[in-house]
Amino acid sequence: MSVQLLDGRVLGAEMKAELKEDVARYIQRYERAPGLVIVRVEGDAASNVYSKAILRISKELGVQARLELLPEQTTADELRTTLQGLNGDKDVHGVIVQMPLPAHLPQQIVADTLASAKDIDGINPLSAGRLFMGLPSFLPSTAASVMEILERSQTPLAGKHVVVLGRSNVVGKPLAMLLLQKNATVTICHSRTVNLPSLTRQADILVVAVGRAKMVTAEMVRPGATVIDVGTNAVPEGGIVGDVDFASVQEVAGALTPVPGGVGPLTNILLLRQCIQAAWQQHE
Ligand SMILES: NC(=O)C1=CN([C@@H]2O[C@H](COP(=O)(O)OP(=O)(O)OC[C@H]3O[C@@H](n4cnc5c(N)ncnc54)[C@H](OP(=O)(O)O)[C@@H]3O)[C@@H](O)[C@H]2O)C=CC1
Ligand SMILES: Nc1nc(=O)c2c([nH]1)NC[C@@H]1CN(c3ccc(C(=O)N[C@@H](CCC(=O)O)C(=O)O)cc3)C=[N+]21
Repeated sequence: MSVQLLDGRVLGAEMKAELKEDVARYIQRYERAPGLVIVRVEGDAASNVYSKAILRISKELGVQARLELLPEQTTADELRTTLQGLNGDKDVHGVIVQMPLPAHLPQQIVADTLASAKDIDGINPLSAGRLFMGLPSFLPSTAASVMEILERSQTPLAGKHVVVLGRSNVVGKPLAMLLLQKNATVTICHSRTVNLPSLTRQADILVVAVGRAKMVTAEMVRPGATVIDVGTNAVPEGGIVGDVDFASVQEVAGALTPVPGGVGPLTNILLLRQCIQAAWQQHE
Protein backbone atom coordinates (compact mmCIF):
# COMPACT_ATOMS: atom_id res chain seq x y z
CA MET A 1 0.00 0.00 0.00
CA SER A 2 1.47 3.36 -0.91
CA VAL A 3 1.08 6.48 1.17
CA GLN A 4 -1.35 9.21 0.14
CA LEU A 5 0.43 12.55 0.02
CA LEU A 6 -1.66 15.38 1.47
CA ASP A 7 -0.43 18.23 -0.69
CA GLY A 8 -0.91 21.67 0.89
CA ARG A 9 -0.10 23.46 -2.35
CA VAL A 10 -2.85 21.67 -4.28
CA LEU A 11 -5.39 22.27 -1.50
CA GLY A 12 -4.14 25.85 -1.23
CA ALA A 13 -4.71 26.52 -4.92
CA GLU A 14 -8.28 25.30 -4.52
CA MET A 15 -8.86 27.62 -1.56
CA LYS A 16 -7.24 30.61 -3.24
CA ALA A 17 -9.63 30.30 -6.16
CA GLU A 18 -12.59 30.35 -3.73
CA LEU A 19 -11.22 33.30 -1.78
CA LYS A 20 -10.49 35.33 -4.90
CA GLU A 21 -14.17 35.18 -5.75
CA ASP A 22 -15.14 36.16 -2.25
CA VAL A 23 -12.82 39.19 -2.34
CA ALA A 24 -14.25 40.21 -5.71
CA ARG A 25 -17.77 40.09 -4.25
CA TYR A 26 -16.63 42.17 -1.28
CA ILE A 27 -15.04 44.81 -3.51
CA GLN A 28 -18.12 44.96 -5.69
CA ARG A 29 -20.32 45.50 -2.66
CA TYR A 30 -18.20 47.95 -0.67
CA GLU A 31 -16.02 49.53 -3.36
CA ARG A 32 -12.82 48.86 -1.46
CA ALA A 33 -10.68 45.87 -0.63
CA PRO A 34 -10.40 44.00 2.67
CA GLY A 35 -7.39 45.46 4.52
CA LEU A 36 -4.67 43.53 6.32
CA VAL A 37 -1.72 44.81 8.35
CA ILE A 38 1.23 42.68 9.39
CA VAL A 39 3.02 44.10 12.40
CA ARG A 40 6.58 42.92 12.66
CA VAL A 41 9.09 43.96 15.28
CA GLU A 42 12.56 43.53 13.85
CA GLY A 43 14.86 40.91 15.35
CA ASP A 44 13.68 37.53 14.10
CA ALA A 45 15.11 36.88 10.66
CA ALA A 46 12.85 33.93 9.82
CA SER A 47 9.62 35.88 10.18
CA ASN A 48 10.71 38.16 7.33
CA VAL A 49 10.14 35.28 4.92
CA TYR A 50 6.79 34.65 6.49
CA SER A 51 5.67 38.31 6.12
CA LYS A 52 6.66 38.32 2.48
CA ALA A 53 4.60 35.19 1.83
CA ILE A 54 1.52 36.81 3.41
CA LEU A 55 2.00 39.96 1.31
CA ARG A 56 2.35 37.89 -1.86
CA ILE A 57 -0.82 35.87 -1.24
CA SER A 58 -2.74 39.02 -0.29
CA LYS A 59 -1.83 40.52 -3.64
CA GLU A 60 -2.94 37.38 -5.49
CA LEU A 61 -6.31 37.48 -3.75
CA GLY A 62 -6.90 41.22 -4.05
CA VAL A 63 -6.54 41.97 -0.33
CA GLN A 64 -4.91 45.32 0.48
CA ALA A 65 -2.00 44.36 2.74
CA ARG A 66 0.93 46.24 4.17
CA LEU A 67 3.79 45.59 6.53
CA GLU A 68 4.21 47.80 9.59
CA LEU A 69 7.85 47.27 10.48
CA LEU A 70 8.89 48.40 13.96
CA PRO A 71 12.49 48.66 15.15
CA GLU A 72 13.84 46.08 17.59
CA GLN A 73 14.02 48.69 20.39
CA THR A 74 10.27 49.43 20.19
CA THR A 75 8.87 49.86 23.70
CA ALA A 76 5.73 48.23 25.08
CA ASP A 77 3.98 51.61 24.98
CA GLU A 78 4.94 52.18 21.35
CA LEU A 79 3.64 48.75 20.37
CA ARG A 80 0.40 49.46 22.23
CA THR A 81 0.04 52.81 20.45
CA THR A 82 0.59 51.18 17.07
CA LEU A 83 -2.05 48.54 17.76
CA GLN A 84 -4.53 51.13 19.07
CA GLY A 85 -4.03 53.11 15.87
CA LEU A 86 -4.83 50.02 13.80
CA ASN A 87 -7.87 49.24 15.98
CA GLY A 88 -9.26 52.65 15.04
CA ASP A 89 -8.37 52.53 11.34
CA LYS A 90 -11.48 51.77 9.27
CA ASP A 91 -9.42 50.61 6.29
CA VAL A 92 -7.80 47.88 8.38
CA HIS A 93 -9.96 44.80 8.95
CA GLY A 94 -7.38 42.32 10.19
CA VAL A 95 -4.07 42.52 12.03
CA ILE A 96 -1.43 39.87 12.59
CA VAL A 97 1.51 40.49 14.88
CA GLN A 98 4.41 38.28 13.88
CA MET A 99 5.76 36.03 16.59
CA PRO A 100 8.20 35.77 18.20
CA LEU A 101 8.46 39.29 19.60
CA PRO A 102 11.79 40.43 21.09
CA ALA A 103 12.21 39.24 24.70
CA HIS A 104 11.40 42.67 26.22
CA LEU A 105 7.91 42.73 24.69
CA PRO A 106 5.46 40.35 26.38
CA GLN A 107 3.00 38.69 23.99
CA GLN A 108 0.33 39.69 26.47
CA ILE A 109 0.44 43.26 25.10
CA VAL A 110 -0.94 42.07 21.80
CA ALA A 111 -3.60 39.91 23.39
CA ASP A 112 -4.70 42.78 25.63
CA THR A 113 -4.65 45.54 23.01
CA LEU A 114 -5.67 44.21 19.61
CA ALA A 115 -9.42 44.58 18.99
CA SER A 116 -11.01 41.14 18.96
CA ALA A 117 -12.88 41.98 15.73
CA LYS A 118 -9.49 42.35 14.01
CA ASP A 119 -7.76 39.43 15.73
CA ILE A 120 -7.51 37.28 12.60
CA ASP A 121 -4.86 34.95 14.06
CA GLY A 122 -7.06 34.15 17.06
CA ILE A 123 -4.53 35.01 19.74
CA ASN A 124 -6.55 37.05 22.17
CA PRO A 125 -8.23 35.43 25.18
CA LEU A 126 -11.72 36.24 23.91
CA SER A 127 -11.04 34.28 20.71
CA ALA A 128 -9.47 31.44 22.70
CA GLY A 129 -12.39 31.40 25.14
CA ARG A 130 -14.96 31.33 22.35
CA LEU A 131 -13.10 28.44 20.74
CA PHE A 132 -13.04 26.63 24.10
CA MET A 133 -16.81 27.04 24.39
CA GLY A 134 -17.49 25.88 20.84
CA LEU A 135 -18.64 29.34 19.68
CA PRO A 136 -17.63 30.77 16.29
CA SER A 137 -14.28 32.53 16.60
CA PHE A 138 -11.10 33.44 14.78
CA LEU A 139 -8.67 30.54 15.01
CA PRO A 140 -4.90 30.43 15.23
CA SER A 141 -4.22 29.99 11.51
CA THR A 142 -1.93 26.95 11.88
CA ALA A 143 -4.55 24.98 13.82
CA ALA A 144 -7.13 26.04 11.23
CA SER A 145 -4.80 24.85 8.48
CA VAL A 146 -4.56 21.36 9.98
CA MET A 147 -8.36 21.13 10.24
CA GLU A 148 -8.71 22.30 6.64
CA ILE A 149 -6.33 19.59 5.40
CA LEU A 150 -8.28 16.91 7.28
CA GLU A 151 -11.57 18.23 5.97
CA ARG A 152 -10.52 18.66 2.35
CA SER A 153 -8.91 15.21 2.29
CA GLN A 154 -12.20 13.83 3.70
CA THR A 155 -10.50 12.24 6.68
CA PRO A 156 -13.24 11.06 9.07
CA LEU A 157 -12.84 12.39 12.62
CA ALA A 158 -15.91 11.28 14.58
CA GLY A 159 -14.96 8.49 16.97
CA LYS A 160 -11.37 8.44 15.75
CA HIS A 161 -8.46 8.57 18.14
CA VAL A 162 -6.39 11.65 17.36
CA VAL A 163 -3.08 12.11 19.15
CA VAL A 164 -1.81 15.69 19.17
CA LEU A 165 1.88 15.96 19.92
CA GLY A 166 2.54 19.46 21.38
CA ARG A 167 0.42 21.73 23.60
CA SER A 168 1.29 25.29 22.57
CA ASN A 169 -1.36 28.01 22.56
CA VAL A 170 -0.99 28.51 18.80
CA VAL A 171 -1.09 24.89 17.64
CA GLY A 172 -1.59 21.95 20.02
CA LYS A 173 -4.22 23.35 22.40
CA PRO A 174 -6.55 25.02 19.88
CA LEU A 175 -6.25 22.01 17.61
CA ALA A 176 -7.31 19.66 20.40
CA MET A 177 -10.44 21.80 20.94
CA LEU A 178 -11.29 21.84 17.25
CA LEU A 179 -10.88 18.07 16.97
CA LEU A 180 -13.04 17.55 20.03
CA GLN A 181 -15.77 19.60 18.38
CA LYS A 182 -15.62 17.19 15.46
CA ASN A 183 -16.21 14.30 17.89
CA ALA A 184 -12.71 12.88 17.79
CA THR A 185 -11.26 11.26 20.90
CA VAL A 186 -8.25 13.44 21.60
CA THR A 187 -5.02 12.71 23.47
CA ILE A 188 -2.60 15.60 23.98
CA CYS A 189 1.07 14.71 24.49
CA HIS A 190 4.00 16.92 25.48
CA SER A 191 7.56 16.86 26.79
CA ARG A 192 6.56 15.25 30.10
CA THR A 193 4.51 12.48 28.52
CA VAL A 194 5.71 9.04 29.62
CA ASN A 195 6.17 6.36 26.97
CA LEU A 196 5.25 8.56 24.03
CA PRO A 197 5.59 5.87 21.32
CA SER A 198 2.99 3.66 23.01
CA LEU A 199 0.51 6.55 22.78
CA THR A 200 1.34 7.75 19.29
CA ARG A 201 1.03 4.16 18.00
CA GLN A 202 -2.61 4.16 19.11
CA ALA A 203 -3.46 7.11 16.89
CA ASP A 204 -5.74 6.85 13.87
CA ILE A 205 -4.57 10.39 13.18
CA LEU A 206 -1.30 11.77 14.53
CA VAL A 207 -0.65 15.52 14.47
CA VAL A 208 2.89 16.58 15.32
CA ALA A 209 3.73 20.15 16.43
CA VAL A 210 6.86 19.94 18.52
CA GLY A 211 9.69 21.78 16.76
CA ARG A 212 12.20 18.89 16.69
CA ALA A 213 13.46 17.79 13.32
CA LYS A 214 12.47 14.24 12.33
CA MET A 215 11.58 13.16 15.87
CA VAL A 216 8.63 11.00 14.83
CA THR A 217 9.90 7.79 13.27
CA ALA A 218 8.12 4.80 11.72
CA GLU A 219 8.05 2.81 14.99
CA MET A 220 5.84 5.54 16.51
CA VAL A 221 3.17 5.29 13.83
CA ARG A 222 0.35 2.77 13.51
CA PRO A 223 0.27 1.23 10.03
CA GLY A 224 -2.25 3.09 7.89
CA ALA A 225 -2.51 6.14 10.19
CA THR A 226 -2.89 9.68 8.87
CA VAL A 227 0.10 11.81 9.92
CA ILE A 228 0.04 15.61 9.85
CA ASP A 229 3.40 17.29 10.27
CA VAL A 230 3.23 20.89 11.50
CA GLY A 231 6.95 21.22 12.20
CA THR A 232 9.10 23.66 10.24
CA ASN A 233 12.69 23.25 11.35
CA ALA A 234 15.41 25.15 9.53
CA VAL A 235 18.35 22.98 8.50
CA PRO A 236 21.96 24.18 8.15
CA GLU A 237 22.02 23.24 4.45
CA GLY A 238 19.15 25.70 3.96
CA GLY A 239 15.43 24.95 3.67
CA ILE A 240 13.22 23.27 6.25
CA VAL A 241 12.35 19.78 7.50
CA GLY A 242 9.36 18.63 9.49
CA ASP A 243 9.03 17.01 12.91
CA VAL A 244 8.29 13.73 11.13
CA ASP A 245 10.98 11.55 9.60
CA PHE A 246 9.33 11.51 6.19
CA ALA A 247 11.52 8.79 4.66
CA SER A 248 10.69 6.15 7.27
CA VAL A 249 7.12 7.22 8.10
CA GLN A 250 5.94 7.19 4.49
CA GLU A 251 6.51 3.43 4.55
CA VAL A 252 3.89 2.89 7.28
CA ALA A 253 1.45 5.83 7.20
CA GLY A 254 -1.76 5.74 5.16
CA ALA A 255 -1.60 9.48 4.46
CA LEU A 256 1.07 12.07 5.20
CA THR A 257 1.73 15.80 4.77
CA PRO A 258 5.13 16.74 3.34
CA VAL A 259 7.35 19.56 4.67
CA PRO A 260 7.68 21.88 2.86
CA GLY A 261 4.42 21.83 0.94
CA GLY A 262 2.00 20.59 3.62
CA VAL A 263 0.56 22.57 6.52
CA GLY A 264 2.72 25.68 5.94
CA PRO A 265 1.31 26.93 2.63
CA LEU A 266 -2.24 26.57 3.91
CA THR A 267 -1.52 28.48 7.13
CA ASN A 268 -1.11 31.76 5.29
CA ILE A 269 -4.21 31.18 3.21
CA LEU A 270 -6.27 30.46 6.32
CA LEU A 271 -5.04 33.74 7.79
CA LEU A 272 -6.24 35.53 4.67
CA ARG A 273 -9.58 33.74 4.83
CA GLN A 274 -10.08 34.99 8.37
CA CYS A 275 -9.11 38.52 7.30
CA ILE A 276 -11.71 38.48 4.54
CA GLN A 277 -14.24 37.13 7.03
CA ALA A 278 -13.33 39.94 9.46
CA ALA A 279 -13.89 42.48 6.69
CA TRP A 280 -17.40 41.16 5.98
CA GLN A 281 -18.21 41.08 9.71
CA GLN A 282 -17.12 44.70 10.21
CA HIS A 283 -19.96 45.74 7.90
CA GLU A 284 -22.65 43.68 9.60
N1 LIG B 1 3.54 25.51 9.42
C1 LIG B 1 3.11 26.47 10.19
O1 LIG B 1 2.27 27.21 9.82
C2 LIG B 1 3.65 26.62 11.56
C3 LIG B 1 4.61 25.77 12.01
N2 LIG B 1 5.06 25.83 13.29
C4 LIG B 1 6.06 24.82 13.69
O2 LIG B 1 5.42 23.85 14.53
C5 LIG B 1 6.30 23.39 15.51
C6 LIG B 1 5.67 23.62 16.87
O3 LIG B 1 5.45 24.99 17.06
P1 LIG B 1 4.85 25.58 18.43
O4 LIG B 1 3.64 24.84 18.80
O5 LIG B 1 4.81 27.04 18.26
O6 LIG B 1 6.09 25.16 19.42
P2 LIG B 1 6.29 25.32 20.97
O7 LIG B 1 7.75 25.26 21.17
O8 LIG B 1 5.51 26.44 21.52
O9 LIG B 1 5.65 23.96 21.56
C7 LIG B 1 6.23 22.73 21.35
C8 LIG B 1 5.46 21.65 22.08
O10 LIG B 1 6.12 20.40 21.87
C9 LIG B 1 6.35 19.78 23.11
N3 LIG B 1 7.61 19.02 23.07
C10 LIG B 1 8.87 19.51 22.96
N4 LIG B 1 9.77 18.51 22.96
C11 LIG B 1 9.07 17.37 23.06
C12 LIG B 1 9.43 16.00 23.12
N5 LIG B 1 10.70 15.60 23.08
N6 LIG B 1 8.45 15.08 23.23
C13 LIG B 1 7.16 15.45 23.29
N7 LIG B 1 6.75 16.74 23.23
C14 LIG B 1 7.70 17.67 23.13
C15 LIG B 1 6.42 20.88 24.12
O11 LIG B 1 6.08 20.33 25.37
P3 LIG B 1 6.02 21.22 26.73
O12 LIG B 1 4.74 21.98 26.64
O13 LIG B 1 6.01 20.20 27.81
O14 LIG B 1 7.23 22.09 26.72
C16 LIG B 1 5.39 21.86 23.58
O15 LIG B 1 4.10 21.56 24.04
C17 LIG B 1 7.61 24.16 15.24
O16 LIG B 1 8.43 23.36 14.42
C18 LIG B 1 7.17 25.38 14.50
O17 LIG B 1 8.19 25.86 13.65
C19 LIG B 1 4.57 26.74 14.18
C20 LIG B 1 3.62 27.65 13.79
C21 LIG B 1 3.16 27.71 12.43
N1 LIG C 1 1.42 35.45 14.83
C1 LIG C 1 2.01 34.44 14.20
N2 LIG C 1 1.23 33.47 13.66
C2 LIG C 1 1.80 32.44 12.97
O1 LIG C 1 1.08 31.54 12.48
C3 LIG C 1 3.23 32.40 12.82
C4 LIG C 1 3.97 33.44 13.39
N3 LIG C 1 3.34 34.44 14.07
N4 LIG C 1 5.32 33.44 13.30
C5 LIG C 1 6.02 32.41 12.54
C6 LIG C 1 5.25 31.09 12.49
C7 LIG C 1 5.72 30.20 11.35
N5 LIG C 1 4.61 30.12 10.44
C8 LIG C 1 4.69 29.57 9.14
C9 LIG C 1 3.76 29.88 8.17
C10 LIG C 1 3.88 29.42 6.87
C11 LIG C 1 4.94 28.62 6.52
C12 LIG C 1 5.05 28.16 5.10
O2 LIG C 1 4.41 28.68 4.21
N6 LIG C 1 5.90 27.19 4.80
C13 LIG C 1 6.09 26.68 3.44
C14 LIG C 1 7.38 27.15 2.82
C15 LIG C 1 8.56 27.09 3.76
C16 LIG C 1 9.95 27.23 3.13
O3 LIG C 1 10.20 26.58 2.10
O4 LIG C 1 10.76 27.92 3.75
C17 LIG C 1 6.01 25.17 3.47
O5 LIG C 1 6.00 24.59 4.56
O6 LIG C 1 5.91 24.59 2.40
C18 LIG C 1 5.86 28.26 7.48
C19 LIG C 1 5.73 28.73 8.79
C20 LIG C 1 3.57 30.81 10.97
N7 LIG C 1 3.87 31.37 12.14
